[in-house]
Amino acid sequence: MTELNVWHNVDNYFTDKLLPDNSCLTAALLANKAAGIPEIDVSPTQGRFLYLLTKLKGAVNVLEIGTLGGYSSICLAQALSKEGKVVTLEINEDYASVARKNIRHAGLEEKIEIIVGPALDTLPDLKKRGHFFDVIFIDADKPNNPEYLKWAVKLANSGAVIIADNVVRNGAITDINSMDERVSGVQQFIDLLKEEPRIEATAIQTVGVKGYDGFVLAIVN
Ligand SMILES: C[S@@+](CC[C@H](N)C(=O)[O-])C[C@H]1O[C@@H](n2cnc3c(N)ncnc32)[C@H](O)[C@@H]1O
Repeated sequence: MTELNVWHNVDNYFTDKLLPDNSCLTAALLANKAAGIPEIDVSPTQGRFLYLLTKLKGAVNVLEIGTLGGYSSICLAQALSKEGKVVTLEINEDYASVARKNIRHAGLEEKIEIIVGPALDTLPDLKKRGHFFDVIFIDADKPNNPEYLKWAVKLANSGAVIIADNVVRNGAITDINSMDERVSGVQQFIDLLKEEPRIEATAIQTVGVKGYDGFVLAIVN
């Protein structure tokens, strides 16, 4: 068996054993595929990790940067208590429109607000509206990760959790000569995490149905 097959099989094993049937998420993936949306959402086990982390945190307000078809937005929102809300930012109106339908189908339209536009334009409005967040999931265009981190710190409640996906880039993260802006964006993001005095962080490498990658987990003190 190749490495990739092993990662797939083990991920599928844990999905089958540990994750409850979630018809809203299954329907969202089918709707995304039918709409031709790229299959770059988090995996089921990663979505469950986001759900558990949000629940562990007892989060009330969640910010997501990068909605796609709303798969991870639904995972985050399903972890919230009655008064909890997710604000999710998406640049692509077509993706946002599919996400809206998926969210409505999941019965979560009261809990998830999608804001359409480049996140660097919409983040300042959140500050103006006096929004602060307990969990912030950064999962959009990687070159902007350093700016997203600066906004995350500004918009974080004390003790907020930040999760940033795709920080390993199939191992390219250690290539200091990389010409790939997504890699250099994540490298600058990692440097900023280290410099920011309010932040304590780690990074965890992952394998699974999405291949070899990893995420940053941080808290803002
Ligand atoms: C990896 S996908 C998000 C996946 C989603 N979090 C999930 O797991 O279901 C990244 C998304 O970020 C969006 N995006 C890219 N650049 C953006 C920007 N500047 N502002 C807001 N969203 C952006 C893309 O259109 C895409 O939908």
